[in-house]
Amino acid sequence: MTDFLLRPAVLVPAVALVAFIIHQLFFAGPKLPKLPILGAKEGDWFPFYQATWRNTINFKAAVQEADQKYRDQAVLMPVAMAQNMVMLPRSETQFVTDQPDSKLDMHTQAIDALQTDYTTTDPSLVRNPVHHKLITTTLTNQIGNLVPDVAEETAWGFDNHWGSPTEFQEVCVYDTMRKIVGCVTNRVFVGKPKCRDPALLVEGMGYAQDVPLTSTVLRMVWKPIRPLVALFLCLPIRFRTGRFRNILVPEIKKRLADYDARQRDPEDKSHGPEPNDFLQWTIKQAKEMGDPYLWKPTTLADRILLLNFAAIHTSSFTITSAILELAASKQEYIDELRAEIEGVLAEHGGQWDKRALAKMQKLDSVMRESARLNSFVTIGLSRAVVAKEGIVTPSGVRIPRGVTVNVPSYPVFQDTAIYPDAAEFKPFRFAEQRSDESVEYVKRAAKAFATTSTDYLAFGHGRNACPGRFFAANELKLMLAHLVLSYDIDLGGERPRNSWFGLNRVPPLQATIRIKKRVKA
Ligand code: HEM
Repeated sequence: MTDFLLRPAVLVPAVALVAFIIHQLFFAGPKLPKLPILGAKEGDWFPFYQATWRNTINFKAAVQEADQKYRDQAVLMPVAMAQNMVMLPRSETQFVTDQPDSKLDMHTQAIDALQTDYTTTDPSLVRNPVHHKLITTTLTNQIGNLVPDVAEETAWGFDNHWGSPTEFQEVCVYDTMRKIVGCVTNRVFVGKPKCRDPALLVEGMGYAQDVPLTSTVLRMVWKPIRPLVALFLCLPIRFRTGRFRNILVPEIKKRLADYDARQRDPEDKSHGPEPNDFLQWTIKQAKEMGDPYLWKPTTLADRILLLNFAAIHTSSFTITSAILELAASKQEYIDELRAEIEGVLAEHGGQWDKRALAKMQKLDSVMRESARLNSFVTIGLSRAVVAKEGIVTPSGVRIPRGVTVNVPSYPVFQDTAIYPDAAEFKPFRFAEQRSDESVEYVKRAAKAFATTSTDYLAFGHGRNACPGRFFAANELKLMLAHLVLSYDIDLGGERPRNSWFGLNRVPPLQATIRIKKRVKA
């Protein structure tokens, strides 16, 4: 008998089981508040675990049930990737936004959700994200100056990936858009010609794909053995980061040498004009902060990789959805949009600039409406409770430290009381609201694509709302405008449905449309 028990095939699982039970009893996560369990059913033997399973396999139903059945109440919302999640009612969205970082912290939650201690080669860059400051300041302030670069890269990207077919031909929207978004965005991050380097784009896009996938799997791995599993699971990310560094480091070394030379002799113009892109701003920031670690070429390359992660998928999903919506909608809408873009461009001497883009309210409305209908944000404002004593919500629920709170987003976007005919794509919904002069100006202006509110969480809301949203909004509007002016598009059938991946919604990645180079009248 003893021999049998000591056999590795019996002993190893037995030890693992005992360790698991001890862990669950004594070391497993925070103690959850006593709240209804979303997804649990009467008669369940293990309501928490059965609910976890149901919520994980049908997260859409879970989000809807949370909002409908528990409209004014907080609930536990266990899913396989996150078992310590509490869904607050939508009436508490503003409460979440208003809490200081010392109580509810976005970064602690993001570090856990993306498992960045494993999925990044240098986790300190996520824990000390000095580049965020540059997004909210320099990048946002430079949008106007960057418009010509973005317009040029957009035209190059479409010429390359959509070409100039004289007859209708099929293109895969997501696959081409992520490539165009990749080069347009990297034009602003690292400049020309690096932004067109296919290898840089492959690694940047690949990283943006690997991190959510790997972190989703890692979060399902039992915590005590996670570091070990991560060693193997994150190997592809390590190799990818290495390849990305190899591509960018020579350029970074040259930039650093030029920067130092310019500092030594500002009159020496032999190094050409200083580039105006994110890499250069990061170098300047690092030098000004005086910490040599910050200007190590690999540190700088890793920051650009992190930016690719934040920008590429989000922007590619958003523009893919907008194109599919437009292609599926009435031709009159496309004609009306074209007329606006052509009219405003003519007023601006045919040149793209920030003011011209700001005037195109129908274009802005198309993007906002498409993001409302298709946003990947299904639950918003995910924040970890970090206050030692926990927090008490307005409805009186005490939530302990270590728990993650969220609020509904998808059900709000679909709510006909807030968005009449919410299931319908009404491209000019927000443009009409903005032109209603009976409404005060501030309220009308709040209907712009990049403006967030408790009813519009596509970019989050409050202090931690997406810092790149003003840049992204301008970039994507320019891309859509270029497309509408340069191509005829046709869906040739029903718009394929979005799908749910983990906690997010994604557009149909294989969907194709028919395109033809437009012959201008
Ligand atoms: C259409 C494109 C984009 C969408 C829909 C989007 C959406 C979001 C959302 C929902 C969040 C979380 C906000 C919250 O929880 O309150 C976020 C955070 C963030 N986004 Fe974006 N984003 C986009 C483009 C970009 C771009 C282009 C950049 C960089 C230039 C960027 C950089 C970031 C960063 C750094 C954060 C984390 C902010 C923080 O930690 O405080 N995003 N984004």
